[in-house]
Amino acid sequence: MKVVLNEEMRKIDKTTIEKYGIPGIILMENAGLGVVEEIIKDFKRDSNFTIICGRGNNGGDGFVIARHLYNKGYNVKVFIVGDSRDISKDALINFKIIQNLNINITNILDEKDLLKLKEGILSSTVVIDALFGTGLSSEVKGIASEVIKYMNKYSKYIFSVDVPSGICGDNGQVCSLAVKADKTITFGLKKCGNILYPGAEYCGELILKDIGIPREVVDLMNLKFNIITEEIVKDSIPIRKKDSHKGSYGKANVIAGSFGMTGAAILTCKSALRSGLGLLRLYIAESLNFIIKTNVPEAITVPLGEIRKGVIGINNIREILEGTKDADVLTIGPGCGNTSELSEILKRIIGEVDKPMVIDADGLNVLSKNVEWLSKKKSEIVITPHLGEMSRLTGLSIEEIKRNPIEVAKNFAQKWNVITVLKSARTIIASPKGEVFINVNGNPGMATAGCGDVLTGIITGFIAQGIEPLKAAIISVYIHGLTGDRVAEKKGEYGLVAGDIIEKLPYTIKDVIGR
Ligand SMILES: NC(=O)C1=CN([C@@H]2O[C@H](COP(=O)(O)OP(=O)(O)OC[C@H]3O[C@@H](n4cnc5c(N)ncnc54)[C@H](O)[C@@H]3O)[C@@H](O)[C@H]2O)[C@@H](O)CC1
Ligand SMILES: [K+]
Repeated sequence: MKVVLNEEMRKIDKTTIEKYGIPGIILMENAGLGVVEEIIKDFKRDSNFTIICGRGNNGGDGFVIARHLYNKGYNVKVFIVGDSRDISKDALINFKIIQNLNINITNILDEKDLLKLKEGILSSTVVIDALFGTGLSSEVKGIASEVIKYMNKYSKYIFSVDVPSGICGDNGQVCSLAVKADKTITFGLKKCGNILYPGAEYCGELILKDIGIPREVVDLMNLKFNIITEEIVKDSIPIRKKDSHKGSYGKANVIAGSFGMTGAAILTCKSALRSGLGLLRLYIAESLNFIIKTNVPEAITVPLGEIRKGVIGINNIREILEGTKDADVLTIGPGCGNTSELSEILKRIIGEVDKPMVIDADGLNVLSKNVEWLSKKKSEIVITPHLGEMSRLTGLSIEEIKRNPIEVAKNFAQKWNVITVLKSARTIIASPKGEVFINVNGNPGMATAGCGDVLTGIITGFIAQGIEPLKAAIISVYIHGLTGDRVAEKKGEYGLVAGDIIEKLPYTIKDVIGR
């Protein structure tokens, strides 16, 4: 499912109006009707409505909503924030209609008008927030910010029109303050700000309404941002043939685990195997071999001589490189330790291995000191940083990344030509070609140690099975999140641990692909 930036939505509206001759006023009518359709599902005829409108087209949608609710016999009050002489073109047509209908309209120009607003809100069952949509252009200040405070403080139930006012449609950031809606009805396509946090939380329940934008217009735009859906995932996992053997499902080589961190290796290996992988080889310090063998008997281990207790060194590089010749993927990083030994190994691997690679955790920590190694890579690489790791890789603060995760992931993917999986509450996958895939499942219960290792294992397993790395990353992130949600459904979010996701993984895959 496509998702858009404000500017893209404006272009879509403009093309619809100018190229296809569908007047903006019709789109506005459809938008308003879409909201009314949702309202009447939830609220009976004795409900009272306060509709708070800005002077742009978002306010115009509000005027349409006011008219239809009034015609249906609901009690409606409209408040306009700012001078009504500045109302924009299409909105003005609808404003004049509600004037002609003698609907109760109040102007909010300054603080002295706020008392009327407070009374209006307190006497209403529902408040409709049609103050700002995709046209919000800066921080909210002055009287508008007071109006938003009043909405949040005194409303019983808020419907936001398109985007909660005060939320930036591009990145979901709060522009100093924003409306906390119970439901948001967005039009045509979901906006990034509806999906990314904190915007997603401010939306409450999000509903997408068709407003009559021709399909051709959307196709023409060549939109690059997507929400991951089950359809994308379902169609990408290959069918297992009856006449097959373990070689048919790929070989994965994994470098993970060190003294004190064998758990990361175990979780990575187990989840790779649970995702349908044929054969897994783990390169591990010899003193840790026994722990792995007893915990993941299905893994083949390659015990390596150690430099220090439980840490392998560059002296093993020949064996590691040799082993990649018949492998389909090489994964490096989980639980390896942020050591100079790993750094040396990673440098050689990036420069010499021509098989797809997954770099995670300590692999990223050592890479962050030498990102330029990526320019020497011989293969497709997937990196899976969480916000802290992305901060180290880019030199940006975590706050900066959170403010614009799509841009940060996209820029990194394009600059270094790597598939970038930026993990957070909304994991973002960016490709070197500028495509972006946003994952919307998963839950806070998954914010625990080990869940990242599980994701790395799943990606490893799917790449080994022959799925191209970008697709493998997309599928894995979705299935990982969905499995976490299924675990949380039964166990709740508090007791969820990474191992639970591994246990449930086969069932999720079975249900998603339907076999
Ligand atoms: N033809 C179209 O473009 C359509 C637009 N639609 C609606 O129109 C919205 C976009 O309309 P607009 O582009 O007119 O923009 P908005 O109505 O979202 O906002 C623009 C208005 O807000 C004011 N404003 C912006 N930032 C401000 C700030 N920080 N503080 C105070 N005032 C501020 C501007 O001066 C202007 O009056 C969409 O979100 C959607 O709800 C729908 O009606 C469908 C069709
Ligand atoms: K709004």
